[in-house]
Amino acid sequence: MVDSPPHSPLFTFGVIADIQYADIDDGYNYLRTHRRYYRSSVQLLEALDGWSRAAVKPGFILQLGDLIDGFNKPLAASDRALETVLREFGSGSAEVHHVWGNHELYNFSRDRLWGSQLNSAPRGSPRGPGGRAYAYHFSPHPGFTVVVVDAYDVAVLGREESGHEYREALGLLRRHNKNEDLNTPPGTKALLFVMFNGAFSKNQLGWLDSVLTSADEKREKVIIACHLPVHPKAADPICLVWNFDDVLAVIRSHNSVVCFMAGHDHDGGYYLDEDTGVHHVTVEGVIETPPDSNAFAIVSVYEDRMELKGSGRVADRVLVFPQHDHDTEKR
Ligand SMILES: Nc1ncnc2c1ncn2[C@@H]1O[C@H](COP(=O)(O)OP(=O)(O)O)[C@@H](O)[C@H]1O
Repeated sequence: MVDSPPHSPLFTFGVIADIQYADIDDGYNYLRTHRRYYRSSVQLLEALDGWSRAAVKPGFILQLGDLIDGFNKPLAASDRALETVLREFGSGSAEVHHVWGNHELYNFSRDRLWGSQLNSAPRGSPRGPGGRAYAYHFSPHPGFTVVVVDAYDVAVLGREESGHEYREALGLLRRHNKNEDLNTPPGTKALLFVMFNGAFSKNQLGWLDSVLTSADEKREKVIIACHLPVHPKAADPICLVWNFDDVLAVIRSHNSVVCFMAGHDHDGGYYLDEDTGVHHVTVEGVIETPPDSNAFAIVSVYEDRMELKGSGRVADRVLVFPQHDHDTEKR
């Protein structure tokens, strides 16, 4: 009897979030509920080993933001820390797509980020939507598009205090958050309106809408990568994009999106939006992962699903793609 060949994925990719490396002793999060392993977080890039041992090597890695910790900034260690982590990434062969998180903006100006290795948009491409958002898309395989989006397009973080972008973001934040310390969440509603979050501008929403329209027309499947989650059931609400509902409305008006991947909430999270069939995956943060554990995943993509194989704190999941009318017509 001839064995049938194992069913191979179309392609695979690696995912990792919130490494937040700093060469400092362990500490805690703001509420002192979770230990943070700043120094050993870089060792957890043994993810690279896991990825290289995979039967089908990942075509790319999605680094979901907060690569180095904000504590590097006052220590004047930002460049050194970034080099340390990027050196680790450099030892792997897959290209890395970097998402920008709040800690990128604690360490570097946006201008610096645009000119750094953390800008993984295709070389020479102009700045993203509105000439200001770090957002781009690429096709890892025919029929699939990955969209990297910028949750800090409208934000106080990363904007010059003298500029109109800063004033626009501060005005929005103050309308929803009356606290003097804008990192302190407002009352029970609008918890997400804190300085360490941000929003999508109208320009970026319009751009996302047009990318998804084109993907719909080509019947492609789209994976969106963002630092901040957008579904209130996929993460602690304090972690969401300020205008998460606008982003969800754009996603819901298209058939092409199959998965939204985010970081920021170090406890991770998952929710299947029943209305659309879109999987919202929030990946557990490396920074709050003890050195004897791990937090990364390899995702194998098939025609009808993605199989996420987690390591350490990241759970395995089978993410079946939503079925739309045109899918059944095709068959
Ligand atoms: N509940 C809170 N009240 C006030 N400040 C907070 C609160 N949570 C976080 N912060 C502050 O906001 C900033 C970002 O919080 P942090 O937990 O460090 O974010 P991250 O999870 O991205 O590392 C830090 O300066 C932190 O001290």
